[in-house]
Amino acid sequence: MGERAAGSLPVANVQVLAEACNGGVDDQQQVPERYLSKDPSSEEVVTGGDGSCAIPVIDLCKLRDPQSSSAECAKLASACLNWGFFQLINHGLPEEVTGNLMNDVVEFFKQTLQDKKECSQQVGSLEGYGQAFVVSDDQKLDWADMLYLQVHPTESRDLRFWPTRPASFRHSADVYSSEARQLAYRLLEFMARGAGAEPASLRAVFEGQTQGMRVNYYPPCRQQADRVLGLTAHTDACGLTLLLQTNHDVQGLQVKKDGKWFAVKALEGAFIVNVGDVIEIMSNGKFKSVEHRAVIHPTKERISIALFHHPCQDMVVGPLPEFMKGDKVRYRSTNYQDYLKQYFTAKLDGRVHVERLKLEQ
Ligand SMILES: O=C(O)CCC(=O)C(=O)O
Ligand SMILES: [Fe+2]
Repeated sequence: MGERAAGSLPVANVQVLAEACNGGVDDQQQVPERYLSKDPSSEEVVTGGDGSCAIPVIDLCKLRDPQSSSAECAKLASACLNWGFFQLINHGLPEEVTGNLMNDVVEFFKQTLQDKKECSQQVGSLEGYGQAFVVSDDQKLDWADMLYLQVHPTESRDLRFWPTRPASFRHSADVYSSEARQLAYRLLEFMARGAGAEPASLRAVFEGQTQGMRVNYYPPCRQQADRVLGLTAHTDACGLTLLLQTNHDVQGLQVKKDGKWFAVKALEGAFIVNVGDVIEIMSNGKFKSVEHRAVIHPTKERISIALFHHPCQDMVVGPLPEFMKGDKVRYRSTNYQDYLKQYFTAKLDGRVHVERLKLEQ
């Protein structure tokens, strides 16, 4: 897929760097300048001290129950328009399926660097263990290591990058990918319904297509944690993302709304779901792909697992007639491969590409 073309320059392993920077006072290394952002206080952060989790909560049982389905679909469509994000409860995925993968992911990162490096990225590929999107020596860096794998279709898997330790990892990732994919398809149906479109309209675009899994490992950072970013602000290039985090009590994800950052409090056992650029475009702006980022905790690590659902690689991505019904066309159509190239170029310049595809109204 297009993302394979985007290789990354090798940079320091952040887990190792964090150990040196978080060490004893005498031998402590300073956090390198490349990890420090310029002005952390320039943007307001809403932390929700009232116990709210910031983004709307959607209940899959209510979506499925004929009694409550219409109202919950409307709530879902409103969450996708106003926040681009929601947490999904009662999603029906067995705890064993998510728990097994989470445990295996934790075990993977506990290994020595040498062992983890068996899955290292290779030149010209995004898959594997390392950091993504580093293209110049003066670029600011994220305080995270990641493991990116293409998990579906099965024949597209490049097992060179799939951990063999812990021994259960591959099986756990396989089962999780398949169960979560079915869940994503169901959600796409409910989202379409909520927007007044034919339920199959969105699902048909994504069913059977590429699914990528990125595991983000954010070590703690004792020094200047407020100036270090785990993941720079971005929108997701794909259609729909399902996100899990291993330690729900460590806050990290922040979502932008009305110019402010909202800190998301992950509900235990819930999925965090977000709209990607492709669905913003296909829904003709009825759903929004919203900027988000991950911040770092001073003393606790955090791990998240993002599953990205892409459309068919050779399709033209543009508003679907189902979502227009008398509305003006609000987005330019682009071939998906060209779209991805433009997305990565814009991302490296700190721009949100989907904004540039909006047509003047
Ligand atoms: O770690 C998180 O909470 C965010 C991850 C994310 O946005 C991504 O992987 O695209
Ligand atoms: Fe993301």
